Amino acid sequence: MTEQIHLAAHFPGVNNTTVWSDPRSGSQIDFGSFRHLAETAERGRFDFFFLAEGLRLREMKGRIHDLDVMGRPESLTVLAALSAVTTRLGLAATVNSTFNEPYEVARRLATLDHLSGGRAAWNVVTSWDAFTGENFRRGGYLAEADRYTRAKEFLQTARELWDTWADDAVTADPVRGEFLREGGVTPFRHTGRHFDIQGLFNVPRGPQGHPVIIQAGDSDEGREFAASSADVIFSRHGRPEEARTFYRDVKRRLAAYGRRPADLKIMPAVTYVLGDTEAEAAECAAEIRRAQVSPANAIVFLEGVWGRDMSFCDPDGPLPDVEPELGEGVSRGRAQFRGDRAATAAKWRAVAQEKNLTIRELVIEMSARQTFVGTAASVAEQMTSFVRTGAADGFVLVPHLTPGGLDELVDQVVPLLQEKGVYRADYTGTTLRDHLGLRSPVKETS
Ligand SMILES: Cc1cc2nc3c(=O)[nH]c(=O)nc-3n(C[C@H](O)[C@H](O)[C@H](O)COP(=O)(O)O)c2cc1C
Repeated sequence: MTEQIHLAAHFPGVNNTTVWSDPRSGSQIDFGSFRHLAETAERGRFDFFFLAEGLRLREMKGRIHDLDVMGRPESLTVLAALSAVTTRLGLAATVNSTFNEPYEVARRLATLDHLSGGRAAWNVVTSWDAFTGENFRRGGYLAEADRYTRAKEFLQTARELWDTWADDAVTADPVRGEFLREGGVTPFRHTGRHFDIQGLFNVPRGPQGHPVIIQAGDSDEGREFAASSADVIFSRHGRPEEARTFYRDVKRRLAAYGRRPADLKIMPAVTYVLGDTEAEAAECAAEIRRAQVSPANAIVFLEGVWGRDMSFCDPDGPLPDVEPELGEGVSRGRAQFRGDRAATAAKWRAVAQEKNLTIRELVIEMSARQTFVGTAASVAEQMTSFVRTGAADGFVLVPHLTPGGLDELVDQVVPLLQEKGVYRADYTGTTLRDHLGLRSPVKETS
Protein backbone atom coordinates (compact mmCIF):
# COMPACT_ATOMS: atom_id res chain seq x y z
CA MET A 1 0.00 0.00 0.00
CA THR A 2 1.21 3.52 -0.72
CA GLU A 3 2.46 5.31 2.37
CA GLN A 4 -0.53 7.05 3.97
CA ILE A 5 -0.24 10.60 5.29
CA HIS A 6 -1.68 11.37 8.72
CA LEU A 7 -3.15 14.82 9.29
CA ALA A 8 -4.03 16.70 12.47
CA ALA A 9 -5.37 20.22 12.97
CA HIS A 10 -3.83 22.59 15.50
CA PHE A 11 -6.20 25.23 16.84
CA PRO A 12 -4.13 28.42 16.49
CA GLY A 13 -6.01 30.40 19.19
CA VAL A 14 -3.78 32.60 21.32
CA ASN A 15 -0.52 34.46 20.65
CA ASN A 16 0.76 35.61 17.27
CA THR A 17 0.12 32.49 15.17
CA THR A 18 -3.26 33.91 14.23
CA VAL A 19 -3.07 37.05 12.12
CA TRP A 20 -5.23 39.16 14.40
CA SER A 21 -5.19 42.14 12.03
CA ASP A 22 -7.05 40.05 9.43
CA PRO A 23 -10.77 40.92 9.59
CA ARG A 24 -11.60 37.20 9.19
CA SER A 25 -9.99 36.39 12.57
CA GLY A 26 -12.53 35.32 15.16
CA SER A 27 -12.69 34.48 18.83
CA GLN A 28 -10.08 32.28 20.48
CA ILE A 29 -12.56 31.17 23.14
CA ASP A 30 -16.12 30.99 21.71
CA PHE A 31 -17.29 27.43 21.24
CA GLY A 32 -18.22 28.32 17.64
CA SER A 33 -14.53 28.78 16.80
CA PHE A 34 -13.53 25.35 18.10
CA ARG A 35 -16.51 23.80 16.42
CA HIS A 36 -15.74 25.37 13.05
CA LEU A 37 -12.14 24.17 12.98
CA ALA A 38 -13.03 20.68 14.28
CA GLU A 39 -15.86 20.25 11.77
CA THR A 40 -13.54 21.34 8.96
CA ALA A 41 -10.89 18.84 10.10
CA GLU A 42 -13.48 16.08 10.23
CA ARG A 43 -14.75 17.02 6.77
CA GLY A 44 -11.12 16.59 5.66
CA ARG A 45 -11.01 13.14 7.35
CA PHE A 46 -8.22 14.26 9.69
CA ASP A 47 -6.84 11.93 12.34
CA PHE A 48 -7.21 14.43 15.16
CA PHE A 49 -7.83 17.96 16.41
CA PHE A 50 -5.15 19.29 18.74
CA LEU A 51 -5.24 21.82 21.59
CA ALA A 52 -2.07 23.24 23.13
CA GLU A 53 -1.86 24.42 26.73
CA GLY A 54 -0.23 27.31 28.57
CA LEU A 55 -0.80 27.27 32.32
CA ARG A 56 0.28 30.84 33.00
CA LEU A 57 0.03 34.03 30.97
CA ARG A 58 3.38 35.07 29.54
CA GLU A 59 5.04 38.13 31.07
CA MET A 60 7.63 40.53 29.68
CA LYS A 61 9.58 42.85 31.94
CA GLY A 62 7.20 42.19 34.81
CA ARG A 63 3.93 42.81 32.97
CA ILE A 64 1.50 40.64 31.00
CA HIS A 65 2.63 40.23 27.41
CA ASP A 66 -0.49 41.52 25.69
CA LEU A 67 0.54 42.28 22.12
CA ASP A 68 -1.66 39.42 20.88
CA VAL A 69 -4.91 37.81 21.91
CA MET A 70 -4.37 35.69 25.02
CA GLY A 71 -6.30 33.66 27.58
CA ARG A 72 -7.45 30.23 26.57
CA PRO A 73 -9.95 27.76 27.94
CA GLU A 74 -9.05 24.38 29.45
CA SER A 75 -8.54 21.70 26.78
CA LEU A 76 -10.40 18.66 28.10
CA THR A 77 -13.55 20.68 28.72
CA VAL A 78 -13.49 22.04 25.16
CA LEU A 79 -12.86 18.57 23.73
CA ALA A 80 -15.73 17.10 25.73
CA ALA A 81 -18.03 19.64 24.08
CA LEU A 82 -16.55 18.87 20.65
CA SER A 83 -17.14 15.16 21.15
CA ALA A 84 -20.86 15.91 20.92
CA VAL A 85 -20.63 17.63 17.51
CA THR A 86 -18.12 15.32 15.79
CA THR A 87 -18.26 11.58 15.22
CA ARG A 88 -14.88 10.33 13.98
CA LEU A 89 -12.29 13.02 14.61
CA GLY A 90 -9.67 12.28 17.29
CA LEU A 91 -9.57 14.82 20.14
CA ALA A 92 -6.14 15.60 21.58
CA ALA A 93 -5.57 17.56 24.80
CA THR A 94 -2.24 18.88 26.02
CA VAL A 95 -2.06 18.16 29.76
CA ASN A 96 1.00 18.83 31.90
CA SER A 97 2.49 16.04 34.01
CA THR A 98 4.36 18.29 36.45
CA PHE A 99 1.50 20.21 38.01
CA ASN A 100 -1.32 17.62 37.86
CA GLU A 101 -2.10 14.31 39.57
CA PRO A 102 -2.42 10.94 37.78
CA TYR A 103 -5.76 9.92 39.30
CA GLU A 104 -7.49 13.10 38.17
CA VAL A 105 -5.96 13.20 34.68
CA ALA A 106 -6.58 9.47 34.11
CA ARG A 107 -10.22 9.95 35.10
CA ARG A 108 -10.76 12.89 32.76
CA LEU A 109 -9.11 11.19 29.80
CA ALA A 110 -11.01 7.94 30.33
CA THR A 111 -14.19 10.02 30.49
CA LEU A 112 -13.37 11.79 27.21
CA ASP A 113 -12.63 8.42 25.63
CA HIS A 114 -16.12 7.23 26.65
CA LEU A 115 -17.94 10.38 25.61
CA SER A 116 -16.26 10.38 22.20
CA GLY A 117 -16.49 6.66 21.48
CA GLY A 118 -12.72 6.09 21.59
CA ARG A 119 -11.25 9.29 20.19
CA ALA A 120 -9.23 10.71 23.12
CA ALA A 121 -5.53 11.58 22.99
CA TRP A 122 -3.20 13.04 25.61
CA ASN A 123 -0.20 15.21 24.73
CA VAL A 124 1.97 14.70 27.82
CA VAL A 125 4.00 17.88 28.35
CA THR A 126 6.54 18.51 31.06
CA SER A 127 6.92 22.28 31.57
CA TRP A 128 8.36 22.51 35.08
CA ASP A 129 9.26 26.18 35.63
CA ALA A 130 8.74 27.79 39.01
CA PHE A 131 6.94 30.77 37.45
CA THR A 132 4.15 28.50 36.15
CA GLY A 133 4.38 26.45 39.33
CA GLU A 134 3.32 29.42 41.47
CA ASN A 135 -0.22 28.73 40.26
CA PHE A 136 -0.18 25.29 41.84
CA ARG A 137 -0.03 23.81 45.29
CA ARG A 138 3.47 22.49 44.92
CA GLY A 139 4.71 25.77 43.42
CA GLY A 140 7.55 25.05 41.01
CA TYR A 141 9.30 22.46 43.11
CA LEU A 142 10.40 20.21 40.28
CA ALA A 143 14.01 20.25 39.16
CA GLU A 144 14.43 20.31 35.37
CA ALA A 145 16.25 16.98 35.55
CA ASP A 146 13.13 15.38 37.04
CA ARG A 147 10.61 16.56 34.46
CA TYR A 148 10.73 13.25 32.60
CA THR A 149 11.16 10.96 35.62
CA ARG A 150 7.87 12.41 36.84
CA ALA A 151 6.24 12.32 33.38
CA LYS A 152 7.19 8.69 32.90
CA GLU A 153 5.92 7.65 36.31
CA PHE A 154 2.80 9.79 35.82
CA LEU A 155 1.95 8.01 32.57
CA GLN A 156 2.83 4.60 34.03
CA THR A 157 0.49 5.30 36.96
CA ALA A 158 -2.33 6.45 34.67
CA ARG A 159 -1.93 3.23 32.67
CA GLU A 160 -2.12 1.16 35.83
CA LEU A 161 -5.36 2.94 36.76
CA TRP A 162 -6.94 2.43 33.32
CA ASP A 163 -5.96 -1.24 33.45
CA THR A 164 -7.72 -1.91 36.75
CA TRP A 165 -10.99 -2.24 34.85
CA ALA A 166 -11.52 -5.29 32.62
CA ASP A 167 -13.16 -4.59 29.26
CA ASP A 168 -16.20 -6.57 30.36
CA ALA A 169 -16.30 -5.44 34.01
CA VAL A 170 -19.70 -3.77 33.75
CA THR A 171 -22.40 -6.41 33.38
CA ALA A 172 -25.38 -4.25 34.42
CA ASP A 173 -27.70 -7.26 34.51
CA PRO A 174 -30.74 -6.29 36.61
CA VAL A 175 -32.32 -9.75 36.19
CA ARG A 176 -29.43 -11.52 37.88
CA GLY A 177 -28.80 -8.51 40.06
CA GLU A 178 -25.18 -8.36 38.92
CA PHE A 179 -23.88 -4.99 37.85
CA LEU A 180 -20.17 -5.53 38.08
CA ARG A 181 -18.50 -8.82 37.16
CA GLU A 182 -16.69 -10.35 40.08
CA GLY A 183 -13.02 -9.47 39.75
CA GLY A 184 -13.86 -7.03 36.96
CA VAL A 185 -12.26 -4.17 38.87
CA THR A 186 -9.08 -4.63 40.84
CA PRO A 187 -7.63 -2.23 43.39
CA PHE A 188 -4.56 -0.24 42.44
CA ARG A 189 -1.49 0.42 44.47
CA HIS A 190 1.30 2.52 43.02
CA THR A 191 4.39 3.22 45.06
CA GLY A 192 7.15 5.15 43.36
CA ARG A 193 9.39 8.14 43.70
CA HIS A 194 6.77 10.68 42.63
CA PHE A 195 3.48 8.99 43.51
CA ASP A 196 2.32 6.81 46.35
CA ILE A 197 -1.38 6.12 45.87
CA GLN A 198 -3.80 3.28 46.31
CA GLY A 199 -7.51 2.69 45.98
CA LEU A 200 -10.08 1.95 43.31
CA PHE A 201 -10.31 3.78 40.02
CA ASN A 202 -13.85 4.98 39.32
CA VAL A 203 -14.14 5.15 35.51
CA PRO A 204 -14.66 1.99 33.43
CA ARG A 205 -12.04 1.19 30.79
CA GLY A 206 -12.50 3.43 27.74
CA PRO A 207 -13.13 2.13 24.21
CA GLN A 208 -9.44 2.54 23.31
CA GLY A 209 -8.21 0.98 26.54
CA HIS A 210 -5.75 3.84 26.85
CA PRO A 211 -6.05 7.15 25.04
CA VAL A 212 -3.49 7.76 22.31
CA ILE A 213 -0.32 9.20 23.89
CA ILE A 214 1.40 12.16 22.23
CA GLN A 215 4.77 13.58 23.24
CA ALA A 216 6.24 16.97 22.28
CA GLY A 217 9.56 17.44 24.11
CA ASP A 218 12.72 17.63 22.05
CA SER A 219 15.58 16.90 24.44
CA ASP A 220 17.34 13.55 24.54
CA GLU A 221 15.20 12.54 27.55
CA GLY A 222 12.08 13.71 25.69
CA ARG A 223 12.91 11.58 22.67
CA GLU A 224 13.65 8.58 24.87
CA PHE A 225 10.32 9.06 26.68
CA ALA A 226 8.54 9.14 23.30
CA ALA A 227 10.38 6.04 22.07
CA SER A 228 9.43 4.11 25.20
CA SER A 229 5.89 5.34 25.75
CA ALA A 230 4.25 7.49 23.06
CA ASP A 231 2.12 6.72 20.01
CA VAL A 232 2.71 10.07 18.29
CA ILE A 233 5.39 12.78 18.46
CA PHE A 234 4.31 16.36 17.83
CA SER A 235 7.67 17.70 16.66
CA ARG A 236 8.96 21.15 15.88
CA HIS A 237 11.19 19.87 13.05
CA GLY A 238 9.31 21.09 9.99
CA ARG A 239 12.22 21.65 7.62
CA PRO A 240 13.02 18.62 5.44
CA GLU A 241 16.68 18.04 6.35
CA GLU A 242 16.32 18.43 10.11
CA ALA A 243 13.01 16.56 10.00
CA ARG A 244 14.72 13.58 8.36
CA THR A 245 17.51 13.59 10.94
CA PHE A 246 14.97 13.77 13.77
CA TYR A 247 12.85 11.02 12.20
CA ARG A 248 15.80 8.64 11.88
CA ASP A 249 16.98 9.42 15.39
CA VAL A 250 13.64 8.71 17.06
CA LYS A 251 12.70 5.65 15.00
CA ARG A 252 16.05 4.03 15.73
CA ARG A 253 15.38 4.37 19.49
CA LEU A 254 12.23 2.20 19.32
CA ALA A 255 13.89 -1.22 19.03
CA ALA A 256 15.38 -0.91 22.52
CA TYR A 257 11.78 -0.94 23.84
CA GLY A 258 10.65 -3.84 21.67
CA ARG A 259 8.69 -1.50 19.42
CA ARG A 260 8.36 -1.26 15.63
CA PRO A 261 8.90 1.95 13.64
CA ALA A 262 5.18 2.02 12.79
CA ASP A 263 4.26 2.09 16.50
CA LEU A 264 5.29 5.75 16.81
CA LYS A 265 4.03 8.32 14.29
CA ILE A 266 6.07 11.47 13.84
CA MET A 267 4.04 14.55 12.98
CA PRO A 268 5.81 17.92 12.81
CA ALA A 269 3.95 21.20 13.22
CA VAL A 270 3.78 22.81 9.79
CA THR A 271 2.23 25.91 8.31
CA TYR A 272 0.98 26.45 4.80
CA VAL A 273 -0.04 29.25 2.46
CA LEU A 274 -1.98 28.63 -0.72
CA GLY A 275 -2.24 30.82 -3.80
CA ASP A 276 -3.49 30.62 -7.38
CA THR A 277 0.13 30.85 -8.52
CA GLU A 278 3.45 30.15 -6.80
CA ALA A 279 4.27 33.87 -6.85
CA GLU A 280 0.95 34.86 -5.31
CA ALA A 281 1.38 32.28 -2.53
CA ALA A 282 4.92 33.50 -1.81
CA GLU A 283 3.74 37.10 -1.61
CA CYS A 284 0.86 36.14 0.67
CA ALA A 285 3.25 34.14 2.90
CA ALA A 286 5.54 37.15 3.29
CA GLU A 287 2.55 39.34 4.15
CA ILE A 288 1.41 36.87 6.81
CA ARG A 289 4.85 36.85 8.43
CA ARG A 290 4.88 40.66 8.53
CA ALA A 291 1.45 40.65 10.16
CA GLN A 292 2.51 38.00 12.72
CA VAL A 293 5.67 39.92 13.63
CA SER A 294 4.48 43.50 14.19
CA PRO A 295 7.12 46.16 14.97
CA ALA A 296 6.29 45.85 18.70
CA ASN A 297 6.42 42.06 18.54
CA ALA A 298 9.81 42.18 16.85
CA ILE A 299 11.27 44.10 19.79
CA VAL A 300 9.71 41.66 22.29
CA PHE A 301 11.21 38.75 20.39
CA LEU A 302 14.60 40.43 20.38
CA GLU A 303 14.34 41.11 24.12
CA GLY A 304 13.52 37.44 24.65
CA VAL A 305 16.76 36.36 23.00
CA TRP A 306 18.97 39.20 24.26
CA GLY A 307 17.55 38.83 27.80
CA ARG A 308 17.36 42.59 28.37
CA ASP A 309 15.36 45.71 27.63
CA MET A 310 15.73 46.63 23.95
CA SER A 311 12.87 49.14 23.77
CA PHE A 312 15.35 51.82 22.66
CA CYS A 313 15.74 49.99 19.32
CA ASP A 314 14.00 50.95 16.09
CA PRO A 315 12.39 47.75 14.73
CA ASP A 316 12.95 49.06 11.21
CA GLY A 317 16.58 49.88 11.93
CA PRO A 318 19.68 47.71 12.29
CA LEU A 319 20.64 45.55 15.30
CA PRO A 320 22.38 47.76 17.87
CA ASP A 321 25.85 46.89 19.05
CA VAL A 322 24.78 45.55 22.46
CA GLU A 323 25.66 42.20 23.94
CA PRO A 324 22.95 39.91 25.36
CA GLU A 325 22.58 39.76 29.12
CA LEU A 326 23.30 36.23 30.22
CA GLY A 327 20.97 34.83 32.86
CA GLU A 328 17.24 34.52 33.39
CA GLY A 329 16.20 37.27 31.00
CA VAL A 330 13.10 39.46 30.92
CA SER A 331 10.41 37.03 29.69
CA ARG A 332 8.51 34.54 31.85
CA GLY A 333 6.30 31.61 31.00
CA ARG A 334 6.35 29.20 28.09
CA ALA A 335 7.88 31.69 25.65
CA GLN A 336 10.97 32.07 27.81
CA PHE A 337 14.18 31.63 25.86
CA ARG A 338 16.17 28.70 27.25
CA GLY A 339 19.07 28.37 24.82
CA ASP A 340 22.59 29.79 24.78
CA ARG A 341 22.03 33.56 24.54
CA ALA A 342 25.56 34.45 23.49
CA ALA A 343 25.69 31.85 20.70
CA THR A 344 22.16 32.67 19.47
CA ALA A 345 22.82 36.42 19.44
CA ALA A 346 26.07 35.86 17.51
CA LYS A 347 24.20 33.76 14.96
CA TRP A 348 21.46 36.39 14.62
CA ARG A 349 24.04 39.12 14.18
CA ALA A 350 25.81 37.17 11.46
CA VAL A 351 22.55 36.61 9.55
CA ALA A 352 21.54 40.28 9.91
CA GLN A 353 24.90 41.40 8.53
CA GLU A 354 25.03 38.87 5.73
CA LYS A 355 21.53 39.67 4.49
CA ASN A 356 21.47 43.33 5.53
CA LEU A 357 18.27 42.93 7.61
CA THR A 358 16.46 45.30 9.95
CA ILE A 359 15.49 44.00 13.39
CA ARG A 360 11.97 43.17 12.25
CA GLU A 361 13.16 41.47 9.09
CA LEU A 362 15.62 39.48 11.16
CA VAL A 363 12.95 38.29 13.61
CA ILE A 364 10.76 37.29 10.67
CA GLU A 365 13.69 35.37 9.21
CA MET A 366 14.76 33.66 12.45
CA SER A 367 11.40 32.76 14.03
CA ALA A 368 9.07 30.07 12.68
CA ARG A 369 8.34 30.31 8.98
CA GLN A 370 5.96 28.85 6.43
CA THR A 371 6.64 25.24 5.55
CA PHE A 372 4.47 24.64 2.53
CA VAL A 373 3.85 27.57 0.19
CA GLY A 374 2.43 27.32 -3.31
CA THR A 375 -0.57 26.31 -5.36
CA ALA A 376 -2.77 23.54 -3.99
CA ALA A 377 -1.14 21.07 -6.42
CA SER A 378 2.35 22.07 -5.38
CA VAL A 379 1.51 21.92 -1.65
CA ALA A 380 -0.01 18.44 -2.11
CA GLU A 381 3.20 17.38 -3.89
CA GLN A 382 5.45 18.93 -1.22
CA MET A 383 3.55 17.15 1.55
CA THR A 384 3.67 13.83 -0.25
CA SER A 385 7.37 14.06 -0.93
CA PHE A 386 8.06 15.07 2.70
CA VAL A 387 6.48 11.82 3.89
CA ARG A 388 7.92 9.67 1.09
CA THR A 389 11.46 10.81 1.84
CA GLY A 390 11.30 9.72 5.49
CA ALA A 391 10.91 13.16 7.07
CA ALA A 392 7.53 12.50 8.76
CA ASP A 393 4.49 10.21 8.98
CA GLY A 394 2.17 13.17 8.65
CA PHE A 395 1.63 16.71 9.86
CA VAL A 396 0.02 18.81 12.54
CA LEU A 397 -1.24 21.66 10.38
CA VAL A 398 -1.14 25.09 11.98
CA PRO A 399 -3.45 27.56 10.21
CA HIS A 400 -2.81 31.30 10.46
CA LEU A 401 -6.45 32.20 10.96
CA THR A 402 -8.81 31.31 13.82
CA PRO A 403 -11.11 29.59 13.06
CA GLY A 404 -11.34 29.54 9.23
CA GLY A 405 -7.70 28.92 8.36
CA LEU A 406 -8.13 25.24 7.57
CA ASP A 407 -11.02 25.61 5.12
CA GLU A 408 -9.02 26.18 1.93
CA LEU A 409 -6.60 23.38 2.71
CA VAL A 410 -9.41 20.90 3.22
CA ASP A 411 -11.23 22.10 0.13
CA GLN A 412 -8.25 22.33 -2.20
CA VAL A 413 -5.34 20.17 -1.00
CA VAL A 414 -7.07 17.19 0.64
CA PRO A 415 -8.87 16.12 -2.58
CA LEU A 416 -5.51 16.11 -4.39
CA LEU A 417 -3.91 13.94 -1.70
CA GLN A 418 -6.89 11.60 -2.00
CA GLU A 419 -6.47 11.44 -5.78
CA LYS A 420 -2.81 10.56 -5.32
CA GLY A 421 -3.90 7.67 -3.08
CA VAL A 422 -1.74 8.91 -0.20
CA TYR A 423 -4.63 9.95 2.03
CA ARG A 424 -7.87 8.26 3.10
CA ALA A 425 -11.01 8.97 1.12
CA ASP A 426 -13.05 8.20 4.23
CA TYR A 427 -12.58 6.96 7.76
CA THR A 428 -12.34 3.19 7.89
CA GLY A 429 -12.47 2.85 11.68
CA THR A 430 -14.15 4.54 14.57
CA THR A 431 -11.38 5.18 17.11
CA LEU A 432 -8.31 7.39 16.90
CA ARG A 433 -6.16 4.26 17.28
CA ASP A 434 -7.88 2.95 14.13
CA HIS A 435 -7.09 6.15 12.20
CA LEU A 436 -3.44 6.04 13.23
CA GLY A 437 -3.11 2.30 12.56
CA LEU A 438 -1.99 1.68 16.15
CA ARG A 439 -2.22 -1.55 18.08
CA SER A 440 -4.36 -1.81 21.18
CA PRO A 441 -2.44 -1.17 24.38
CA VAL A 442 -1.00 -4.13 26.23
CA LYS A 443 -2.34 -4.28 29.79
CA GLU A 444 0.01 -3.31 32.59
CA THR A 445 0.83 -6.32 34.75
CA SER A 446 2.29 -4.55 37.78
C1 LIG B 1 5.98 21.25 19.00
C2 LIG B 1 5.92 21.43 20.49
C3 LIG B 1 4.74 21.82 21.09
C4 LIG B 1 4.64 21.99 22.48
N1 LIG B 1 3.46 22.37 23.04
C5 LIG B 1 3.39 22.59 24.38
C6 LIG B 1 2.19 23.05 25.00
O1 LIG B 1 1.19 23.29 24.33
N2 LIG B 1 2.18 23.26 26.33
C7 LIG B 1 3.29 23.04 27.11
O2 LIG B 1 3.22 23.25 28.32
N3 LIG B 1 4.44 22.58 26.56
C8 LIG B 1 4.51 22.38 25.23
N4 LIG B 1 5.69 21.96 24.67
C9 LIG B 1 6.82 21.72 25.58
C10 LIG B 1 7.25 20.26 25.66
O3 LIG B 1 6.24 19.37 25.63
C11 LIG B 1 8.16 19.92 26.82
O4 LIG B 1 7.43 19.90 27.98
C12 LIG B 1 9.28 20.87 26.93
O5 LIG B 1 9.76 21.15 25.64
C13 LIG B 1 10.39 20.30 27.79
O6 LIG B 1 10.86 19.13 27.25
P1 LIG B 1 12.17 19.04 26.38
O7 LIG B 1 13.24 19.59 27.26
O8 LIG B 1 12.29 17.58 26.11
O9 LIG B 1 11.97 19.84 25.14
C14 LIG B 1 5.78 21.77 23.29
C15 LIG B 1 6.99 21.37 22.67
C16 LIG B 1 7.07 21.19 21.30
C17 LIG B 1 8.36 20.73 20.69
